Amino acid sequence: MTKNEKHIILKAEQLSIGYKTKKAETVIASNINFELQKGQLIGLVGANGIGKSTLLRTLIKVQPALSGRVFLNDKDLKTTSTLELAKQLSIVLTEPLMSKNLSVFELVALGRHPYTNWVGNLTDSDNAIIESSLEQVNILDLKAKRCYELSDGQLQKAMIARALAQDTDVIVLDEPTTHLDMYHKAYILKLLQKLTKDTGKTILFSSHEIDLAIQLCDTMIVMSKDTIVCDQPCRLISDGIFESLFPKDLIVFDDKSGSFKVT
Ligand SMILES: Nc1ncnc2c1ncn2[C@@H]1O[C@H](COP(=O)(O)OP(=O)(O)OP(=O)(O)O)[C@@H](O)[C@H]1O
Repeated sequence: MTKNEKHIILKAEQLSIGYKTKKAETVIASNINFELQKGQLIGLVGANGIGKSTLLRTLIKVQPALSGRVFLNDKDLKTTSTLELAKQLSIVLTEPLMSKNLSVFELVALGRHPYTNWVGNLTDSDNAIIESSLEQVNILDLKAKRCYELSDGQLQKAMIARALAQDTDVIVLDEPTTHLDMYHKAYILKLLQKLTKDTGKTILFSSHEIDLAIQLCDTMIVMSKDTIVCDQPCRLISDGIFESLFPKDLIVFDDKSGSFKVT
């Protein structure tokens, strides 16, 4: 591969997302097409209820697409087995942990599951990967703590360490900055940016922190009622894409500062 050639790691082709029951089909968004490059930090933004979580769940095969296709490393997601998927893609969701009784080390060790034997024994190499994941997010000192003892910010770092321990090409996070203060929102997103640079992983996250995402992401996917656009933040600004995100009665996008202002 030459230096200028793109390595497309995740691709959506004529994707339609939504919910299907026996009686009806509700389309949340359709005509979704994008190509995400390896090693990039990608932010998915859009108003409440526009379909960000639905899109992420479709991309990680937690729910089926209504139509169209998703390719992970050139392979159709439909034909990718669960174990194969777990070795290529890790997920950080916002739902509370099933067992907060786990220690931070045990939580991060769960990331090694796709690789351990059926009893779940950790090898020396698994232990080294867990330690290094804890180190990468700066929480080695918390490894013996129980998850219920952690602050929201510390728990989010532990969840990211678990995803790192899973050692996948792609990490998908649904609203990783929820419940965090301004400093920790910036801290987590900056950490994700650093991880893409240090590890070459592709990190896709949804967020309401549009201003931060504009500053930190290589690429953004902007979901609005009629379109889904995927491009570099500076191009999205010059194309006026953020102006159409919200009704203009309360906030407007200031393209000079790259942020929203109250009118
Ligand atoms: N299980 C479900 N069955 C049917 N409709 C659903 C289901 N989950 C979500 N929806 C609907 O899909 C639409 C998109 O919801 P989704 O949660 O994907 O939006 P979102 O952009 O992630 O919102 P938010 O920013 O508020 O988290 C909403 O209209 C929602 O009511």
